[in-house]
Amino acid sequence: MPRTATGVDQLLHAVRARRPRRGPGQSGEPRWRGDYVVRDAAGPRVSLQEFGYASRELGRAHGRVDDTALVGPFQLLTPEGLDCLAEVCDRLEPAAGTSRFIATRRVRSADLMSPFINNMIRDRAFLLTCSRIVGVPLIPHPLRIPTVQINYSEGHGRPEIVRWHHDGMDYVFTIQLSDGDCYDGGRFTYFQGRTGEFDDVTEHDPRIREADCRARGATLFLHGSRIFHAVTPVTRGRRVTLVVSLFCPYFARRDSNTFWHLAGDDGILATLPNWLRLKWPVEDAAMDFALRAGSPVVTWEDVRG
Ligand SMILES: O=C(O)CCC(=O)C(=O)O
Ligand SMILES: [Fe+2]
Repeated sequence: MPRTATGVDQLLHAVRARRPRRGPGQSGEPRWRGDYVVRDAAGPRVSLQEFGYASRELGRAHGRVDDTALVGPFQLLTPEGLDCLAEVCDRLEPAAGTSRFIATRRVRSADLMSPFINNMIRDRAFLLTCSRIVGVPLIPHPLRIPTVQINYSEGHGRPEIVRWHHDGMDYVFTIQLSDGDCYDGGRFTYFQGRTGEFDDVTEHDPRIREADCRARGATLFLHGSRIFHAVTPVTRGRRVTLVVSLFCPYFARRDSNTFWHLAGDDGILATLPNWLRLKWPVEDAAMDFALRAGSPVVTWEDVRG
C-alpha cells in the first residue's frame, strides 16, 4: 500500500520542498456569513480507546478527557454555505501545487488566499461548533501553512492519490465538496488501530474501514495524528475536499507535529517561524495562541456552552 516517506526520504522531501505560493487574490468571491454554520451539527462518535489507545495516553484538562478519535460524517455547513465554499475552492484550483509527499495535488494555506476561507475558520460560530463536536476548545492552528488545505483529484491521466499516512495535526476536519455521484473511487479509508500497529497491515485487514463521506458536504472529524488513513484513487470524475486543521491551545505541549513532517511539505525556511509560534512559551494559553493564530479566543467555558 502506498505510504508517505520517512527517515532520510522525508528529509529529502524537506530539502526539495518550497514554501507554498500565494495566490493572486480572489476578487469577486462570495462573502462568508456566520449563519452558514450548522450550529447543532453532530454525528456518530468513535473514541480513541476504540482504536486501542490506553486511557493514560490521552490528554486531560479541566475535568475533560481528550478521547475523540472520529466523528461523523455530519453536515457542518448549510447547503448555501457549501455552494459558496465549493465555488471558492474551484477558483483556487489554478494555485494548486503538486507534491509526492501525501496528497498529489493541493492548495496549502488556502486561508491566506481566500477571504471567505479565512473568515470561515476564524468565525466564532464555526470554531465553537467544531470545539463542541470534539469536546475541547479549538482554534486555527498557529502553524499557519498547514491550517487549510484543498485536495483535488481527477480520474484521468496519472492517478492523483492520497497515500496512507497519519497527519501531523491532531484535530482535522475534512469537508467533501463534490457529490459522490460525480466520481468513482475516492473513498475515505482508515485503519481502526493504533498508528504503531499499521506497519504489518495488508490490504484486506478487517481493521481497514471506510467512512462513507460520499454525500456532498459530508464532514468527518479525525484525530489525524493517531489514525492512519488514505483515499482510494479517483478513477472517474473529480473530487475536491477541504481539510481544516485546528489546535487546542490547552494541549499545545501534546501537539503531534514534528519539524520534519512540516518541513517535508513546506521546506525548512518556511517552517522555522511557524515552529516558533507553536513552541514559544505562553502565559495564558487561550489568549496567547489565539493571538498567534489570528483567531477569536475559545475557552473551556465556551465548550460547555
Ligand atoms: O482528501 C481527503 O479526503 C483526505 C485528505 C487527507 O487525509 C489529508 O489531506 O491529510
Ligand atoms: Fe490526512
